[in-house]
Amino acid sequence: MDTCISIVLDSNKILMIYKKRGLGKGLYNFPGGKIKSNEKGEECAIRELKEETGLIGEVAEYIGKITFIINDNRIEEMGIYLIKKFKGNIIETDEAIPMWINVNEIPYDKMWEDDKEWVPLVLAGYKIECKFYFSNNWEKFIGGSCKVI
Ligand SMILES: Nc1nc2c([nH]c(=O)n2[C@H]2C[C@H](O)[C@@H](COP(=O)(O)OP(=O)(O)OP(=O)(O)O)O2)c(=O)[nH]1
Repeated sequence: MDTCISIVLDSNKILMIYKKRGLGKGLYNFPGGKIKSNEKGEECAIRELKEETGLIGEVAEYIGKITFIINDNRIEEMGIYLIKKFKGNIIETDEAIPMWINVNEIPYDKMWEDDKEWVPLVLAGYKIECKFYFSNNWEKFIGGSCKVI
């Protein structure tokens, strides 16, 4: 696994970030980032959550993965982790503006294009494995699919 993403739920709200810099700048996403060497995906999910939003996650559960194929030759695997227990309050950082969004109001038109394919499955409680294709170094979304595991 190369990157992690944290799906943080608090009843009907989901934690999102507006990314101020780095990959996905200007898009809304969920907290996440690169998994460090010697780090487990679950640990990455909790560390990135703290770094990008200030929240302290208590338990992160693996709920699936996405394989991105970029430019037909680079593969990046992103583990998806569900966090329902956490402490603290959200705070803006240099990297991101965190916000709680109603699950019915997720701004899919301002997010990575693949997200509308897989986020609803996760919100419905499924564990998933997806494969998505991008070209132009992440600029163009080609397509892909998910299976429930
Ligand atoms: N929702 C969603 N997230 C994605 C997609 N592609 C993709 O890399 N991500 C996630 C994985 C990571 O959590 C995050 C990129 O994190 P990153 O850490 O590499 O980006 P960065 O440039 O901010 O790097 P860093 O300075 O934090 O290390 O975006 C996508 O298509 N959809």
